Amino acid sequence: MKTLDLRLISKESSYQIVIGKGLLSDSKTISEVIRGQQVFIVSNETVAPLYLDTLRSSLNQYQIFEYILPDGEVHKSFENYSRIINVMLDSGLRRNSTLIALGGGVVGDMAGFAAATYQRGIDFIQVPTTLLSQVDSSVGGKTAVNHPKGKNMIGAFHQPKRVVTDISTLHTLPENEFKAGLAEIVKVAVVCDEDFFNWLELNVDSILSGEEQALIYMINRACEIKANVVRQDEKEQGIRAWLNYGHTFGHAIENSLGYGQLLHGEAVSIGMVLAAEYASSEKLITKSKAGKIKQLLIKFSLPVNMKPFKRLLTADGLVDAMMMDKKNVDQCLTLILPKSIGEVTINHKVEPKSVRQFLRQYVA
Ligand SMILES: NC(=O)c1ccc[n+]([C@@H]2O[C@H](COP(=O)([O-])OP(=O)(O)OC[C@H]3O[C@@H](n4cnc5c(N)ncnc54)[C@H](O)[C@@H]3O)[C@@H](O)[C@H]2O)c1
Ligand SMILES: O=C(O)C(=O)C[C@@H](O)[C@H](O)[C@H](O)COP(=O)(O)O
Ligand SMILES: [Zn+2]
Repeated sequence: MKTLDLRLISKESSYQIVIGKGLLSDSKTISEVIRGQQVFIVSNETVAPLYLDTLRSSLNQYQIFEYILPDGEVHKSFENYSRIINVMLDSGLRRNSTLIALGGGVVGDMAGFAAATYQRGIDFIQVPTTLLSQVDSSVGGKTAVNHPKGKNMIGAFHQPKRVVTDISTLHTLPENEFKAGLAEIVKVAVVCDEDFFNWLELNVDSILSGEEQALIYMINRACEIKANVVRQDEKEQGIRAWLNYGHTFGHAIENSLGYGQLLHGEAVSIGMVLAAEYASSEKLITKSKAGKIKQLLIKFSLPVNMKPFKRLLTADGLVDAMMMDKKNVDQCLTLILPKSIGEVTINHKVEPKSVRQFLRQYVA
């Protein structure tokens, strides 16, 4: 078992990320941070049949309430958020109740937002069950639901009381979902840690074959890197935007295709390649380094271009969607652009017309 401390400015908001095998049945790790008697578990129709009984058995000293969401990005909506709140009210949850999010990033983001807003905020614990949620979405306190006009448009920063990552849950995760999680791992390596990038390149086979030691090292290192960025900039006033590398293009692709048509990690993979190619066209990064990023994503069998969706996307449509991005300032686009492997820059002054022109080499 490994434990990381995410130390934020406010000691009260700081928390531990606990990573290990069989933690769903480790009553102590979870209950240590539960204050009251009532626990509200939010999961979805795929994850609940696999893991809810185990989690429930570990918490038999509490009064348990549950809500099971339909599965899929398309359900990460204000309507479902509202349904969660209704059930919380009907269950009579108090301010000292604890919400537990059991599932991937969709459950974590949506349940986290319910916890952030129910009676102005109650405690919550992240129990992530996808690789993506274990290395990214469960850490850092970004919670949100999507709006038809843009990803994560309605949300709040609300840190969990603990992240409990049981890597045994990865055994049931479909392969394409596992690979989508690898995209966010490549992201943190490109953003902050060239050595980790090199390690990923050298360990592609052990990672893809699910070798336990490789997985534990990889999940732990990705969380460490993310925690280190969040510690310095909890609410994305500055360097936290690095973690958005690939997301300006990626979120626009997800939104333009319709939520759930492409997995988040897959869209981010394409987005990272586009941002690297844009950076290379602006002479910020060498072609060969931008190529290395793309090659690693290809080794993880992630999509790296928009060819399969060529007829569904246009440069105008994508730029319109990018103009909705939360990082933008005034009438310009903000892009996170790699300068090297392990170093990115935040450019707040990207002209939409230059991105439109850049995109026209790929889509109409
Ligand atoms: N808050 C953040 O910082 C942050 C970071 C990255 C991504 N996100 C958000 O996270 C979401 C993507 O998360 P995701 O990739 O985990 O997708 P997801 O939550 O949709 O889960 C992927 C699929 O795997 C299934 N599943 C989950 N755990 C499983 C298991 N152990 N075994 C079998 N099936 C399992 C789910 O039911 C779903 O079908 C997006 O909405 C994205 O915007 C948020
Ligand atoms: O934690 C962060 O900060 C991130 O940007 C992580 C991203 O991987 C994640 O997809 C996040 O939800 C995107 O945030 P948004 O602010 O662009 O909606
Ligand atoms: Zn992401």
